[in-house]
Amino acid sequence: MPHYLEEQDSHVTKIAVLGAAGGIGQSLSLLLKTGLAPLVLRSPGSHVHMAMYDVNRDAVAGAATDLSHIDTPVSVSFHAPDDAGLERALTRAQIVVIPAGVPRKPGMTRDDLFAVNARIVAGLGDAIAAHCDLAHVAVLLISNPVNSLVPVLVERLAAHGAEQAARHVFGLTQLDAVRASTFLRDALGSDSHDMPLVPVVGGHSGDTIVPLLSQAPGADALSPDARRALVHRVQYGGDEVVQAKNGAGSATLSMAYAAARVTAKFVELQMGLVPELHDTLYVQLRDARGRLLAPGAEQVAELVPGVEYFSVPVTVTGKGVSHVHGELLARMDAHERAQLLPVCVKNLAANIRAGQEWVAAAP
Ligand SMILES: NC(=O)C1=CN([C@@H]2O[C@H](COP(=O)(O)OP(=O)(O)OC[C@H]3O[C@@H](n4cnc5c(N)ncnc54)[C@H](O)[C@@H]3O)[C@@H](O)[C@H]2O)C=CC1
Ligand SMILES: O=C([O-])CC(=O)C(=O)O
Repeated sequence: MPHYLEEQDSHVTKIAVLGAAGGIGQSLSLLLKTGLAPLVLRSPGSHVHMAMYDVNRDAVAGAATDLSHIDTPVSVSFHAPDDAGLERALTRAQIVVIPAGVPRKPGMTRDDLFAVNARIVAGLGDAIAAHCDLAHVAVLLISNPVNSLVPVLVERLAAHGAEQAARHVFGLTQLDAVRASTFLRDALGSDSHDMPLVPVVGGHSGDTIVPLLSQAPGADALSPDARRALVHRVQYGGDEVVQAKNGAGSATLSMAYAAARVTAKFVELQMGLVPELHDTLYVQLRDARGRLLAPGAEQVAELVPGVEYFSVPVTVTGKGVSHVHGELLARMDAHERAQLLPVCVKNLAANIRAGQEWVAAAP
């Protein structure tokens, strides 16, 4: 396998996976190597390339070489810090997925990861600013705590003069919706798999996660106690995996599944197979100067006062977020509006502030 593949061709869609040798990174890379093949086959002349970068050279070389033996039309290269690897991974990448950073152990919260992972993500942000086209790239952040690290990344890129960074940086919260859908099916004793994902908004930790069961088909059959238990299980689903792994990390396979679903939508968009994509993503609604991200952001910002970033349904085009959709929030029931949302807003605001203060104080 070539150590580095030159992708000069404008038909190449290039994805950089940063932290590609980790638990999420390896599984995600496998899902992309296999799952993106149908998109390439649908578009004669197109090509998808996946650049795998990690600070652990042997692990990333091994994983990429291993994947390169799979006979799908998605090419793979590996990169490590020696030999300008980060620059090579990022140059001409249109989609950057970041699962780099440390995971939790039992007894830790996601916030306990902040100090270490903020440094990692800020460093990667500097490299993205240096090597990517910030007017067109999509950056999908997985590393925890997502609530604080998306502000770190957006504001670090903005400090590099990338005024439009907020329209191109997305925190991945899909695992919460995947869990909510699985756990709702469990609670209903249903074996139907054609239900849409349960909508989940807010942030990605504990009670900043707001499952909107009021808008989940079937959930009205649950008793109030069963609904409360379901909401709690979604909010603390990550802990189930951390405890089961007992020191060996947190969710990797389910997260890779969720991230692969989202990344595939961005690939479809980049390949021109769709004019826009729709998903629920953690984005900046309004910046410190009061500027709104996109049409629709004002309606959401008014419902969550004091919170600059929120996970909410958005429309994304090649130029980044083009619309923010507040319809789900406007339809919340009384419990969601009066109980779940205020707690989310209070804690999310503190998480966001932590990220912003870190960037302001960082060298
Ligand atoms: N958004 C979400 O829903 C979820 C987020 N996560 C988070 O994802 C992150 C990664 O989790 P795992 O893959 O389980 O961890 P892991 O420890 O298995 O993998 C992390 C990888 O990042 C690499 N890395 C560290 N610093 C780096 C740098 N500066 N540049 C490039 N690579 C670097 C490490 O060498 C390692 O290979 C954690 O912070 C975890 O909390 C985990 C599950 C769900
Ligand atoms: O719980 C963790 O630390 C990892 C995570 O974000 C999740 O599984 O939702």
